[in-house]
Amino acid sequence: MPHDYRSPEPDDPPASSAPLATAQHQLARAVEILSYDEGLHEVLATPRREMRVAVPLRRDDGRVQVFTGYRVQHNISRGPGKGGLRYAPGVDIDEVRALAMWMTWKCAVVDVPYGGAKGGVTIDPHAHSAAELERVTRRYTSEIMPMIGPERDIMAPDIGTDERTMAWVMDTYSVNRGFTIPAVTTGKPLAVGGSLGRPTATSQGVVHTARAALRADGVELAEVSAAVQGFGKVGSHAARLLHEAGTRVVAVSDQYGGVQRADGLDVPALLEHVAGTGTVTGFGDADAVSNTDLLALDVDVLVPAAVEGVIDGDTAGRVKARWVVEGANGPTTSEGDRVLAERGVVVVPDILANAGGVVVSYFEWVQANQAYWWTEQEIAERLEQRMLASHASVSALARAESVTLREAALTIGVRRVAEAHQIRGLYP
Ligand SMILES: NC(=O)C1=CN([C@@H]2O[C@H](COP(=O)(O)OP(=O)(O)OC[C@H]3O[C@@H](n4cnc5c(N)ncnc54)[C@H](OP(=O)(O)O)[C@@H]3O)[C@@H](O)[C@H]2O)C=CC1
Ligand SMILES: O=C(O)CCC(=O)C(=O)O
Repeated sequence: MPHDYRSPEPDDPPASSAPLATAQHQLARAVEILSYDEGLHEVLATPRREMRVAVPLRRDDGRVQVFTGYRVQHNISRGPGKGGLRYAPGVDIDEVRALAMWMTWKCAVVDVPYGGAKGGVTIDPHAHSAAELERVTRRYTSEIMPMIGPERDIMAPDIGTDERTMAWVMDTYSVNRGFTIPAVTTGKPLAVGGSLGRPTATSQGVVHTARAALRADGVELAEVSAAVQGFGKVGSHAARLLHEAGTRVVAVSDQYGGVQRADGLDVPALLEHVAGTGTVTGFGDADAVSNTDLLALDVDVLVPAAVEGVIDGDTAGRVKARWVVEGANGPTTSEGDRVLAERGVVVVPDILANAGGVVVSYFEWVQANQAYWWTEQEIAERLEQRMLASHASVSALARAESVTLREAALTIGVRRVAEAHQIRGLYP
């Protein structure tokens, strides 16, 4: 009996707040809005290909440990799989399935010619040396070789991985094939075919969509305060760009906790502190705040940019922000979403708000395939144009159909993927 990936109850939030339950519930709601039948629902819900691999590692001290890695291609009807690679202790197959499904709708919402994929290794990157992480990355890449490639499935950084990881993946793949193939990963260093603008693209997209959402209510970024949860690749640049836009950034956090200052943090000084200590905690001239309390601060804009499921039903009841702009994937559970909507909080959903990363990844892949690189200005302009156009279509649909921005974004994404299935004839 095959596993059923559908969520049966589009109207009621699922009992589980796990990422896959949230992703399945969101799909079920879009299927309901689009009046699709059960067969098409099943096609859209079911991951196309999955691989689970053992990743043995010889530690620096000579011991051997075996980790588990995954790659899931949720849907490849619109093009090759696309999505990040996550290194975190909590990675499991269901989390990777959820993240891959969100990639499918995200790529369709911003209309890049990709399907959705995601990978992960169940490992704490903080507990390993760079040499160990390189060996893990090379072994993981070798194991999933049959699934990846510039025309099959293209990786990018996610939690716990970075541009160096992407260089190792690219090198391992290229060495196995016998020549250099930069387009197998995106988010690479510039020296090996990366793109200008990719390191800040996700955060830039968050700021573009935040600005657009506020302007819809006649408000400017320079008039508001914000709190940002997560201070990694997405959160740190989001805080900096918001600060540069004149927003009073009053709190930020990482996995060790957060810092807050009511009249605004000195974000450039905070970035220097983090470069020196590896954490936002202990930053002078600011008070400590926990990750949970940060979500309930009296701010205008909340940017969750860390992990899934942090805004559940309880937390959502305590959110004071008027806008939640989802830098992270799946930060809001279905119950959290229901509570926020009931309370009139505008949620700019992950598959739109954080899509700037995959947009510039697409630009990087196009540049690598053509071996011709664009200027920073060209990339910045094309990113802004695509983010604003995508935001405009999502908000127009939300207004026309009286649905939330998330429901509108999912409807657009799911419809584009379903159309590809129908036109290709994969679905009768
Ligand atoms: N990188 C990208 O281009 C994109 C990323 N995303 C999503 O954005 C989110 C962040 O990714 P990214 O910035 O790349 O990852 P990073 O690994 O660079 O940063 C993650 C940040 O979250 C913090 N963190 C980890 N666990 C927790 C926790 N339990 N509570 C609070 N903070 C925590 C980390 O703290 P510490 O530094 O202390 O470990 C770090 O500051 C993820 O949901 C990812 O899927 C979405 C689109 C694109
Ligand atoms: O840049 C990419 O290809 C994908 C980044 C990613 O993993 C995401 O958007 O969640």
